[in-house]
Amino acid sequence: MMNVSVIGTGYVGLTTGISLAFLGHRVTCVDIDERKIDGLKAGLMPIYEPGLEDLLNSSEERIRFTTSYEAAVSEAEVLIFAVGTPANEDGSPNLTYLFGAADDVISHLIGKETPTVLVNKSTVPVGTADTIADKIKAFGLEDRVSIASNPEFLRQGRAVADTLYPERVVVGGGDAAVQTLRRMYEVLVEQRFEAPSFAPRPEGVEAVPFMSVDLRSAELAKYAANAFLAMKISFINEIANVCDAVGADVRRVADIIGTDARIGKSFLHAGIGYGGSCFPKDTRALHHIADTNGYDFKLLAAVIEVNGAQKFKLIEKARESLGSLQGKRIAVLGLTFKPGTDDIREAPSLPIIEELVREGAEVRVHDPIALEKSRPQLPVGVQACVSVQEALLGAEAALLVTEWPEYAGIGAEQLKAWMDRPLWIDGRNAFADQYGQELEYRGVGIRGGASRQPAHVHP
Ligand SMILES: NC(=O)C1=CN([C@@H]2O[C@H](COP(=O)(O)OP(=O)(O)OC[C@H]3O[C@@H](n4cnc5c(N)ncnc54)[C@H](O)[C@@H]3O)[C@@H](O)[C@H]2O)C=CC1
Ligand SMILES: O=C(O)[C@H]1O[C@H](OP(=O)(O)OP(=O)(O)OC[C@H]2O[C@@H](n3ccc(=O)[nH]c3=O)[C@H](O)[C@@H]2O)[C@H](O)[C@@H](O)[C@@H]1O
Repeated sequence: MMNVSVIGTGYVGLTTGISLAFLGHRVTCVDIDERKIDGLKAGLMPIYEPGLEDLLNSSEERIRFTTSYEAAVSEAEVLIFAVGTPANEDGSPNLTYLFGAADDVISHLIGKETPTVLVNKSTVPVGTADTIADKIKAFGLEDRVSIASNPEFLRQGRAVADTLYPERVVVGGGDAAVQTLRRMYEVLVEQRFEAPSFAPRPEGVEAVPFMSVDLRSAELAKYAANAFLAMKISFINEIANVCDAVGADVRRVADIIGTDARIGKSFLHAGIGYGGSCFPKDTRALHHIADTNGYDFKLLAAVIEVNGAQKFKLIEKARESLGSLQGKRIAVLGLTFKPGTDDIREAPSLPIIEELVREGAEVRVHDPIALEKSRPQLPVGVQACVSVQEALLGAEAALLVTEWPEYAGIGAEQLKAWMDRPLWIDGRNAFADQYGQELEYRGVGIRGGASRQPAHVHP
């Protein structure tokens, strides 16, 4: 058991803190947002993350929430930064929160006798840990305080499982810091804990690779991972656009190329592109980092450009079917950047809605989780509907932006009864099996109606 503090209780910090408490550590979670901390003290989760509340309930006696740095710093052997690093106008990451937190922590470390490892989990430009090391040195604390980088690879909506069963734990830093973190992660790395019923251990997971590298490689690896995944998505979206042009089916193409283990099946789901708080910001950040270091990362620029345009394919398809959108009632289904989360940061829904409004459409939107949260960001005149029926009633097209499973359950007959024209434009190619034959269905890279034919594998 170790004393660990986590600075920042967002998606990453809260999941990390609760998971470390679940694994047996005594954890202090700090945030400057008093409302968040008051809520957490009262048992209210500030984010929607399946299983996280259950995990907290299994670890409650080992975790506390506070706004006090004093409490967080004094006893902690490991102090993890997990504050936001949003993009600046020019694409560079804004490090104000991180450096603000580091300065506060370091000021509280003066006079502390026992060693402390500061760990950065936020996604940051290469060299950020070195800057924090310089701050530590400036206060003469380098004998007792060290810095490590521990990039995070969890996905929102699957944060608990990704944290308990990660594909690797990456630590950058000197030997002593790496050893301390190996100890902190021991139970996780060796998978020596009883898997909770709400997050069962995936088959075959017996141990987690613990990879230690130098600070800079750890920092860059995080951006490289996200940029590669974003590249796969933009690549398959380009193939989808070619499929539309030549009359092929991108799902079948993805099935076929995905069986090549060198390519892999995942992240080949074509549609309207990636959103969220990370891929858009991290691809721009890596491009900016390369640029400011004198390297023109052309491939990444193309990945970003393709993704920027892809969301508007949905509107092109609506125009192809309906002609002018002026005065047409259109339902937009799903506002979050993907299902299973309440996060609308950089979600394709918002630019799509803005464009529909600009073209004069009468827009009604629905989301099962994020409707209230989205209201302030919706353009004037857009109707936010609490029921999916209200959104679809009298609509001439439904634009599927987020593939919430509940939309599959509506049923073709119901859709035909509710909508003026049962035109289903599927931005995620998610409901071809349910609606491909029954409705006027259009996917991305699925020319015309969707075929029911998966690739047939002959024995
Ligand atoms: N959201 C995700 O799925 C993933 C995020 N990351 C990275 O992790 C970092 C955190 O991301 P999220 O958890 O999504 O951010 P978030 O925006 O959900 O949470 C950040 C939290 O930090 C708090 N905070 C800001 N300044 C603070 C300070 N000085 N002291 C204490 N608390 C402070 C904020 O009040 C907020 O609660 C980012 O760098 C992100 O790129 C990495 C992997 C996955
Ligand atoms: O750095 C981060 O914050 C995280 O970013 C992503 O996680 P996340 O943004 O939660 O969501 P993903 O499931 O990766 O999806 C991102 C976007 O890509 C889209 N996507 C994903 C896969 C695909 O095949 N096609 C596709 O369009 C999704 O709809 C979504 O909009 C990464 O998957 C995580 O490993 C990483 O830690």
